[in-house]
Amino acid sequence: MDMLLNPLNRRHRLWHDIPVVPGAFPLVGHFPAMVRDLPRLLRRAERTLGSHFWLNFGPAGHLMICVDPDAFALLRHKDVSSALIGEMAPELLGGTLVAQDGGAHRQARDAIKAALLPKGLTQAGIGDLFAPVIRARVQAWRDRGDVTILCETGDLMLKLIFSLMGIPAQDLPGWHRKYRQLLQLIVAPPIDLPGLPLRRGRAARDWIDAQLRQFVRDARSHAARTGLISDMVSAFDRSDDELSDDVLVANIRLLLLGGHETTASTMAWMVIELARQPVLWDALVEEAQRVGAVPTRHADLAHCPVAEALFRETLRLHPPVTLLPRRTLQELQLGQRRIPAGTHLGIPLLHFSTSPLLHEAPDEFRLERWLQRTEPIRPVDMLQFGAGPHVCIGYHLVWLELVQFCIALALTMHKAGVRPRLLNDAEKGQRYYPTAHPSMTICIGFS
Ligand code: HEM
Repeated sequence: MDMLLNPLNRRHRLWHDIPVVPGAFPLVGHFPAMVRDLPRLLRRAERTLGSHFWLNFGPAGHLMICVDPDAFALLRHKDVSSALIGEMAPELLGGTLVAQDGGAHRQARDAIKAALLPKGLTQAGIGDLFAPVIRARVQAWRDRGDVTILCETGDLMLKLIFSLMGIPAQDLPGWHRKYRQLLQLIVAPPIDLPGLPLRRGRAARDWIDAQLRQFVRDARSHAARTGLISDMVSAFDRSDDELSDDVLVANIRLLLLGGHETTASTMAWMVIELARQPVLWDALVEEAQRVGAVPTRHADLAHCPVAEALFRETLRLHPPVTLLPRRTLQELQLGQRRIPAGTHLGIPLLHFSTSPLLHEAPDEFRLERWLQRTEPIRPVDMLQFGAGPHVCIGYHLVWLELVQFCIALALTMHKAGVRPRLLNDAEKGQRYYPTAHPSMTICIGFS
């Protein structure tokens, strides 16, 4: 099928001397084509217009995309700001650290990051907390025989994230409901009337924030709550400049959002790849049998190179975060061009992730890339997590939970004498924006 572009808008035009991709629709711009087939849209634009071009993000205006690898280096540039993220999604991300720069960003990030580093995760016993939840879920899949994979991984990830926050099991259904309503803020039209997504989403956000505020109070009064929140509250309270509870609450909500759909998509793709490539499954089963149990500490992950390679290669071919919005604060050089101050940029992580400049045979799924390498992982090898001051704060957590998941899946299914099988076409129905994921309808059988 051809891309969802407006056939009435074929005119080639320049804006600030840079070509605008034809085919935008009124109001929604290139969104339909970005959501349905961003990789093809980027490749076609590069082929026909060159390395720099504008995409129309509907109400958010135009963002300039540069597919020259120099654009990735901008993530570390001091004259490039993240504030545009908060302006594009004010209801969800306004006031959170992902949309801040400089001192304000550093202060909030410093207070949160320790809890999510290997030491903090191990001290809080996060691996021990997750292992039984993951095991129970894959055992249920084994008993059912087939599953709609993205629904299942989405649900499992929510459970893990809520348990990370120390939310008691009996409260989970209420949280699930409110969280789903919160997500409506991503697509809500700007009409604030009862019953419409904006009103419902805001109400859900207020509910979630009120609960988180209570968690923070409990943590301060040393109530029996476990989870990362206590560590974050103590770090916040120890920070040099006093940070308000509003900042803490907005950023805990950011952790819920940042760690859910991204990881659920990667987990679903892992199962799809294992189902369609029997040699991968055999290699994973061999490793799982050798280690014998689901790892629970970061130190154990070194014993699971196949699961780690699976995590890295799946992310490389299916990065969930596709474009990062930024704004230039000064005029600067980008590839062959000077870019004026105030330019809105979209840094195309998706494009770099499968670039032939960075990888041999970039479209092939090859575990050997990771298994045979001798040098340490460089920032460009994990570009799916961004780079520079905003590099993903959840990287070590994702690594732990995805390796735990792979090993639990292989042990459980192999013991039952079954393996994953793909029951429909994985190439259809993928989505690429706001985050990328496989089709909601893909089924995996275990037989
Ligand atoms: C496969 C899973 C994940 C991927 C691919 C991913 C990707 C990313 C990327 C690309 C960024 C950079 C954003 C930017 O520079 O504008 C980011 C930032 C962030 N991520 Fe993740 N993420 C994942 C999982 C998680 C998890 C599990 C958490 C937390 C529990 C998390 C929390 C965050 C936060 C808080 C930020 C903002 C950091 C900052 O602005 O300093 N992410 N992530």
